[in-house]
Amino acid sequence: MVSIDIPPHPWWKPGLDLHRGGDSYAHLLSATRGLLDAVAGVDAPEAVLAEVAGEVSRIAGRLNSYTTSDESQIAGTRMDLPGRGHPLVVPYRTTSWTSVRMTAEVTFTRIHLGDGGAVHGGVTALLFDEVLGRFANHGRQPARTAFLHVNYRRLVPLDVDLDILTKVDRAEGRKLYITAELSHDGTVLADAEGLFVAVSAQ
Ligand SMILES: CCCCCCCC(=O)SCCNC(=O)CCNC(=O)[C@H](O)C(C)(C)COP(=O)(O)OP(=O)(O)OC[C@H]1O[C@@H](n2cnc3c(N)ncnc32)[C@H](O)[C@@H]1OP(=O)(O)O
Repeated sequence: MVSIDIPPHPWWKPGLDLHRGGDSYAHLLSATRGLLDAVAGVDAPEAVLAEVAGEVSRIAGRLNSYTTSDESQIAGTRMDLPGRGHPLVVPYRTTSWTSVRMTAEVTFTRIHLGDGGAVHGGVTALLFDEVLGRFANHGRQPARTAFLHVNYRRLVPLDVDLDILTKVDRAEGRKLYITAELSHDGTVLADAEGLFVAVSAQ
């Protein structure tokens, strides 16, 4: 993985430690993603499922005793981890970043499967909103998605390294239009255009 210096999201308070949880949080996130893939693909005897369900509930209960406010949670703040270290965010890995262009890689896994061996269309849209939204908020006034248009050109495969190219298309006052392409070996699988409207920091 390429390691690059990515500035934090402007909404985050100065001084917020972006490496909270250390390697242990990275391992927890990786194990959690592994668990989701395992659940998505499982066909085990009921007794096994019951036993595992008990273990998972026990583990969730242990973490729940440490639940904090959304401003203080670790998830989403770990810019060094795939998908900002958030278990819901598709685990893309940023590879280059300027103020007008960003490249990233992503590998979808079993949890992202929709139908026909391909990635669920909503997951592709989630990836685009995340990548465009994060780019829209980098070094700029905080902005929210006003619209997101996704073109699904080809089925998106699992377990294959894919490329993401994101570019600022144009700015009109508070409005920022950003485009992105998801491709494999130069073939565009899906592309998107988003409008992001700058709002006051909250
Ligand atoms: C760390 C990375 C985090 C990643 C975050 C990812 C981003 C997200 O997912 S944000 C969550 C999803 N988005 C939302 O919940 C947004 C909900 N909507 C809103 O908050 C508001 O409607 C918001 C902010 C988009 C616009 O509101 P507001 O600031 O009042 O804009 P408003 O004054 O109505 O319009 C401003 C301009 O945008 C245009 N505009 C607004 N919405 C749209 C739209 N859907 N389509 C086209 N144009 C629009 C208006 O026409 C206007 O244009 P102009 O200046 O030329 O007249």
